[in-house]
Amino acid sequence: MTPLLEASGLSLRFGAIRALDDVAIDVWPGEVLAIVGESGSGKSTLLRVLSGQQAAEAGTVRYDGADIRSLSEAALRRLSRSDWGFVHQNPRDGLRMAISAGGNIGERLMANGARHYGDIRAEALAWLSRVEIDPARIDALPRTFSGGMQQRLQIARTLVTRPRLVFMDEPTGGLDVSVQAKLLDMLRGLVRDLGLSVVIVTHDIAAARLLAHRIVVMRHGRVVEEGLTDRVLDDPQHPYTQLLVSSVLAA
Ligand SMILES: Nc1ncnc2c1ncn2[C@@H]1O[C@H](COP(=O)(O)OP(=O)(O)OP(=O)(O)O)[C@@H](O)[C@H]1O
Repeated sequence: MTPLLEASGLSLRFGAIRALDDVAIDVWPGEVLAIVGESGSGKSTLLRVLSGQQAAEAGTVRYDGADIRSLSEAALRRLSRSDWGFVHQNPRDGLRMAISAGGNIGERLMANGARHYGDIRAEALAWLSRVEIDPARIDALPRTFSGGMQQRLQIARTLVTRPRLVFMDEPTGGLDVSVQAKLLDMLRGLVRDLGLSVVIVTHDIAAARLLAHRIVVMRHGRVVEEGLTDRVLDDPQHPYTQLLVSSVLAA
């Protein structure tokens, strides 16, 4: 078996700031990899580079064996709407607020070639149920939804095309704690049922514990520790990881 996503030597500076400094990671089929670290450690930058939204100054990203820089812009766009999904922290960045909930889900299907209106609507209804949104709201606009519902709709829109690899940037950030717990539980079930590979950026250690098989700890643009989730969280080796874990335990 080979990694689905394989990155090495990634470096990127913004002026004097080293947002990424010789970062290497791999993601295996069906694996959930969490990237944790304090604010400004380079997590979101890494996610943008891995998903082809931003170019690194050095290093390579391979998806399914191909260097993503060798892909044309059109091929990368195609990949982004078929094999890949992206769940943003703010659902407004991943939804189209001016079209209905059903339209948000159907649009992704149509972008992948679906044409039959009845089938598209049936699939949208099924996905609304799956993310616990009342299917009767199919024609409602997302702005009439709560934050948690909007996030669940963004997840349905992302997963409806059965991507192989999903990038998630703080998907539970900005939600109430009780809403976060419910969403995490739902995400865990969907990831398992669909056999997704996921790269999730989070500063929430509990979310990483619940979802991830493996954890990468970043600090100042570098990976300071990585390993299986239980090993990293129960027996952290790097002083920075020890601090991260103990500050959560103390909180
Ligand atoms: N477009 C940009 N221009 C200038 N500096 C940037 C830009 N994007 C990121 N940075 C800087 O790069 C560093 C890493 O930022 P990044 O957003 O990747 O961190 P993060 O770990 O995701 O933080 P947070 O958890 O707060 O989102 C930070 O110092 C940030 O200020």
